[in-house]
Amino acid sequence: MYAFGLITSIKSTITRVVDKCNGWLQSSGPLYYKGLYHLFYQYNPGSVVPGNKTWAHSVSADLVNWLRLESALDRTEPYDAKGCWSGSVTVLADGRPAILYTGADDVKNQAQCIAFPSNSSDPYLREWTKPSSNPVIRPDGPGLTPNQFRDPTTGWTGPDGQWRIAVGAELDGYSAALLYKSEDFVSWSRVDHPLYSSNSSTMWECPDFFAALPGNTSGLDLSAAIPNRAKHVLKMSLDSCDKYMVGVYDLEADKFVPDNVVDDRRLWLRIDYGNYYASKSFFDAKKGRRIIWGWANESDSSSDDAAKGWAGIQALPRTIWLDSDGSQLLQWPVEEVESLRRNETNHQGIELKKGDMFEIKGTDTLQADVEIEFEPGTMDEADAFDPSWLLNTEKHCREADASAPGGLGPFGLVVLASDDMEEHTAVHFRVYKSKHKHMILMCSDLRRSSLRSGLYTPAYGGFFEFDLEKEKKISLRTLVRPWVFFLLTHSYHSCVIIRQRCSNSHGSPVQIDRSAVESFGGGGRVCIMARVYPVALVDDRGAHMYAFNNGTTAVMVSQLKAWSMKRAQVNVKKG
Ligand SMILES: OC[C@H]1O[C@@](CO)(OC[C@H]2O[C@H](O[C@]3(CO)O[C@H](CO)[C@@H](O)[C@@H]3O)[C@H](O)[C@@H](O)[C@@H]2O)[C@@H](O)[C@@H]1O
Repeated sequence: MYAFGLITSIKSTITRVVDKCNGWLQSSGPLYYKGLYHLFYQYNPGSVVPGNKTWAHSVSADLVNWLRLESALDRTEPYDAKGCWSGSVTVLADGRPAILYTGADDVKNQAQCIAFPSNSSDPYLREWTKPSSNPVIRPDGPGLTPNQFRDPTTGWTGPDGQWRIAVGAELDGYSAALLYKSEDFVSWSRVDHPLYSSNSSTMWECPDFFAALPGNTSGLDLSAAIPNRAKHVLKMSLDSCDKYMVGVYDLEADKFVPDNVVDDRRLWLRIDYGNYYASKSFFDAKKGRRIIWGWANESDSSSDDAAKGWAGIQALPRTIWLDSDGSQLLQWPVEEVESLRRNETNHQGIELKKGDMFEIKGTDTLQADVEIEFEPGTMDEADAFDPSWLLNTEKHCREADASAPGGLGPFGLVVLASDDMEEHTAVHFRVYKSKHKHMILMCSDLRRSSLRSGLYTPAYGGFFEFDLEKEKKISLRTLVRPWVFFLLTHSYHSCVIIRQRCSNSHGSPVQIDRSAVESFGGGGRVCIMARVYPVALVDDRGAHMYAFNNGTTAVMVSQLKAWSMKRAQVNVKKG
């Protein structure tokens, strides 16, 4: 058995070049319009710290390769003097898109503002106009706090044909998705009750509200008629993560009613159990699916961000749908990502006994997409599940370490491993017996992901309930990904996306970045986005990648496929 090494030495060998400070980003509103995907994102020009937000704008024909355009919204008016903050885009009945965003004034009081394309026949939507009617929604009415009132959702229409949106707010000190109505999308009035509120938390940021049909991977367009058996999902960003509730939209009461009201918000379902925040979803009319897109901030120090000249990346866009019993969301990277796959490696029937490691060779381990199916020989040895673990899954992942044998698991994948395993990231499962089915723990353990000190390196984790007797196999997909959706700023545009061996204008190497490990367990039941900053691999000797089992029970890898990934073109500037 390979003992996963503890960090014994601290090295910091990354070559850093201080260049112009570029930007800090986070998604605002994705959209499909006239054959192009648009991503608008929170962007601080000239600095890598939050502040002075504008709406930067990139477009893509395939969700993989991106072109950066001029910014869509800048801080030009008194009502958005301190920032054009998050919001969303809605395609109106006449086909025109409208941006609703939060304007923060000079004291950071917030109001919702609107903008329309100056020329809506331009598929690039390059220029936007803020009408004089702004701000269109002020924090008026009982219970509101002017600096806790932001992030309007995409609009939807009710049975009366009127538009509705939700706005994240603190209402009487608690969290709420406030409900507003409008005939024309410009004049809004507050409905006397929120879409939903909860006294289990304070301010919800970036609410998202959408409908989905259980067991159907197709998405629903909220502006169209919603079938009766559809469920609704309310997503909110709080506690540094994106959580959600599944329920029904009571049209008569104009309220969201969750299927289960859980008082302890530590137990709320999560979109992602790692570094993932402020996600927004949209209906992709091209392929009839719903796509959710989130942002991952740096776990690196802000001085390193300044040295790199950028901070924050987009996670992969993910197709999102409800499982067949309508109880939880499932997610999978959009199929377009697979167009980057090269050199498939394929193995079947690998038995992993306790302590075995199988090295995956023939793949660019620094830029890879791996899919594995693990099939336990027997489930008899699975340890008993303790529901109290759900309250702190990170703590449980720290205790249930990849090298600590359990009855069934840990088994999984080790990526970005140095020759001596001093540096590596382990993504793994443990199977527990619960009252009914099995409870599967998935961890993405970053504690040994870098030999550098001062990084945030937690052991992320999430549980999912699984009928292992029926399904037999547990799947894992992990993308080791320095290559896509880092939204480059203008001064690095010539480096395309991967800054590996990329030079700045002085010809010096820019920091090598292998900073994302994004994993999908149990067919997308638990997703974990992680930022890693390995240093042992800096001289490009490559990294190792292994499938492993450290549990007492043998597991069969019934299928293992791995691909090297081609570089995407991201934020190449349009000439
Ligand atoms: O960004 C400017 C500046 O404002 C501060 C608060 O005074 O941050 C504003 C909020 O920023 C974050 O909120 C979200 C979601 O991440 O980001 C958008 C703004 O970019 C906003 O619309 C969203 O709610 C943050 O999570 C909140 O806690 C902040 O209040 C300050 O931190 C920044 O320097």
